[in-house]
Amino acid sequence: MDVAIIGATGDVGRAVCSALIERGELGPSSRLQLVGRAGGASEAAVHGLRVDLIDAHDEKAPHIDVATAPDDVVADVVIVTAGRTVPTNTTEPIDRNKLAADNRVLFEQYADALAEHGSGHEVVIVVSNPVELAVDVFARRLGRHRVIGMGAWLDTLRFRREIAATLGIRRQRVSGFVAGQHGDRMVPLWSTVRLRGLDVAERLEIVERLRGDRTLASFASEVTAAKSTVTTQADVATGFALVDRYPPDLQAVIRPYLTHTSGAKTANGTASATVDLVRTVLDGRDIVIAGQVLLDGEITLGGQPWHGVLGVPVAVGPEGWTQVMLDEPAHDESRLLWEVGQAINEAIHSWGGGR
Ligand SMILES: NC(=O)c1ccc[n+]([C@@H]2O[C@H](COP(=O)([O-])OP(=O)(O)OC[C@H]3O[C@@H](n4cnc5c(N)ncnc54)[C@H](O)[C@@H]3O)[C@@H](O)[C@H]2O)c1
Repeated sequence: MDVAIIGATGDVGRAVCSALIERGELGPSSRLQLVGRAGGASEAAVHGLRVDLIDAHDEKAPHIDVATAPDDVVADVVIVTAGRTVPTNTTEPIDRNKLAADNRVLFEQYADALAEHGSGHEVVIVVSNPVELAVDVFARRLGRHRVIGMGAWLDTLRFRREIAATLGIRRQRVSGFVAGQHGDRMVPLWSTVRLRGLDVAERLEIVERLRGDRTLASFASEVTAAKSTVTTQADVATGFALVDRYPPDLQAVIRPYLTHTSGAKTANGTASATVDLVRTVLDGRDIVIAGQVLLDGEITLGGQPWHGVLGVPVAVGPEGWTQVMLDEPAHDESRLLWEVGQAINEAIHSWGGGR
């Protein structure tokens, strides 16, 4: 199997390259294509990165080559990590409009090139933000089922980890999904949480204890308040200590936010979740993950079949995602999913997507 990484020399792109090789997802018979931008700093840096990766991994490394034009991207799995990111040195609200305006052209260039020159079978995993816009652009050109945004999977892994850490158990014992929009407007699906080894009554009792007396109706305002609290502490260490006091769904939003604004960014966690997704695609079996996908009536929200990009649990296999795996969300979950879905559709429309 061959993998291409668009934006390979960026922080996330580099971390994905290393994780793919170190975790053995791409052996010596596979090909890794590093894609940079002609005329940009990455045009030269992709060549250097190629040599550095071979230097580091030697006999373990796949065949590595470089491309600097969208038309030259060729792979079974294409990972999109290129583009501008949210600045790390600000605690101002994220300007997603600016991010969208900057990155839309890039998304369109690569999606158009893949539609014209690709094999017609590539699976595209989107990391770049706004992930919902990128999924919309690629899905409308390549086909909905071949395009998956990894933001909801990253949010899901964070949610599971926060639950596990609060209970003092390993993350592998926790399942359950996060849906909605990547980041602040994620929708933690508490109704899907399962704890291996516990019966229904035990699990319900623990979930109730973890959530406290809250529903998702207050989630958005809790996120805003928590962000403001942790970023106005005297130092980052105090901010991180405060995060530990929040319930797991809030921790899953606030901890990565503080990590990004600390200047460290979240490249390693993002890369690890991305490589999980690549492994799922290469594995050949259908496995349920969460991802941002372009829906065409697969779920009902607000009494209507839903159309538009939304993070949901999906079964993923070698051809991309096959079906949505969300049976009966709780009332507050459907309500928030509907609100978030509306907001995403409006944003994508205003950014020139949706067609
Ligand atoms: N989905 C997530 O969970 C998540 C997490 C972290 C970052 N991100 C997103 O991933 C993207 C990259 O983040 P980063 O921190 O690695 O940024 P970065 O600035 O370190 O890297 C971006 C890379 O994209 C390259 N690039 C720009 N235009 C290009 C083009 N036309 N063709 C090829 N390469 C091009 C740049 O040269 C640079 O190497 C951002 O959009 C960011 O918001 C997403």
